[in-house]
Amino acid sequence: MIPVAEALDRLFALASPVGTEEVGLTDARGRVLRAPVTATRDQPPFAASAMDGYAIRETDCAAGTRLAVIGEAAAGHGFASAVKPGEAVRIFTGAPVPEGAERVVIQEDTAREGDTVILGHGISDNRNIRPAGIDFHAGDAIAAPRLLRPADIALAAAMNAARLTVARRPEVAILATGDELVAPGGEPRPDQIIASNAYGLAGIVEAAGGRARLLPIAGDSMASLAQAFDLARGADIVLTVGGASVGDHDLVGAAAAEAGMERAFWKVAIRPGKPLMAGRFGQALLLGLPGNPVSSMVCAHVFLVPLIRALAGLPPAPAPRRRVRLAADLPANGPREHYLRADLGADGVRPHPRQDSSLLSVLAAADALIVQPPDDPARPAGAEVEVIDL
Ligand SMILES: Nc1nc2c(c(=O)[nH]1)N[C@H]1C(S)=C(S)[C@@H](COP(=O)(O)OP(=O)(O)OC[C@H]3O[C@@H](n4cnc5c(N)ncnc54)[C@H](O)[C@@H]3O)O[C@H]1N2
Ligand code: MOO
Repeated sequence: MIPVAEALDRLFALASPVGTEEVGLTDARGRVLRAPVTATRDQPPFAASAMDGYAIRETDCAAGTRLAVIGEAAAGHGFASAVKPGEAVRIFTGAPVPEGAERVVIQEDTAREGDTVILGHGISDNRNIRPAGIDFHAGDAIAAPRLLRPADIALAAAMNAARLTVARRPEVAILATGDELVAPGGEPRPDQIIASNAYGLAGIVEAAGGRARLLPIAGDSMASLAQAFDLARGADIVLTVGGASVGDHDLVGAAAAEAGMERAFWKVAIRPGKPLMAGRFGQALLLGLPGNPVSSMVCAHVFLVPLIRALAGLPPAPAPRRRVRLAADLPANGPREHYLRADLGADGVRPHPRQDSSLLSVLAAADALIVQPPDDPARPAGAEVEVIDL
């Protein structure tokens, strides 16, 4: 058994970034930007009014001053000439501030009489003008690589980029194995169960920015597994589920080796998920998850998501953790790093009383995984622990 951090490092060592493609802005969310986006103009491109009011010269700014309103500036419709002493231009938020004007007095601080505006008392010190380039200047860039969030996409759009160079979505071929498995909606024999893992894993893959490809369920035989590995060709990651342990019918390691996998590791000090394996598999990577449903999903959060992100070109990094107070006592841990299914509440994080790795109902109800280091002593309610949000 190797520690979780070492297993992750060995995985990252196998990962090299996939190629890129261009996408439109509406397809860019959650993708990894791979080429910088550079602004082609300042934003705003002109000094812009921040308020609705009157654009005036600074020397005219005194209570009771009467100014001639000589025209109007609206967003998208600038005022063509200058504001001179004794003059004002009616102006609206987002409009270019006319030449000569040094301040916008908000309309609430004025009175209007025909073509004259009268400045009131208590005009604020705020000039209400956004200088050109206050947001960004031509030549400013969004650096790559970067996981694109909605605000990044809006920023790229503001920079006048219509298409972005992003990582191709890493393809993950998901291979569930086991003679006991029948696809959902099928007709299982009394000694069979419904295959669930691949569907949860596909959701994790897609949410992480990958593309999931579900392969047909493979039986517990070398021939069936060989055939399945054949079908996995072309994927960036071959993700097997089940058959990873030491039983007579756990053949994934042997079948993968026969199909050309060079093993990087097998067995990690993690609970759940101990029989995890990984290796190079031709042009692809193979990640072999244990079959217990919770083990497979926990290992996907801990290993697969960071791997997909690294393949997309982000700097290798483990799943983000944060510190939260315990709302209940946490028993001492054994020799494996424990990822406990837990509920988050106003009083902190509470480990679920049942932690068996077969309990999908518990995982589905959980908000977070508490990460308890190997051989950690018991922790009382109120102590801080690290969690991964689900
Ligand atoms: N003698 C030992 N036995 C086991 C050990 C060990 O160290 N020594 N480790 C245990 C641990 S820990 C785990 S985790 C499991 C994992 O074993 P496998 O990866 O070989 O998984 P399977 O035996 O194929 O399946 C385990 C369990 O999960 C069900 N399963 C499998 N695939 C799916 C699926 N796609 N959807 C839903 N459920 C699935 C399967 O029916 C089994 O019940 O090994 C322990 N044993
Ligand atoms: O590590 Mo296994 O995943 O305990 O159930």
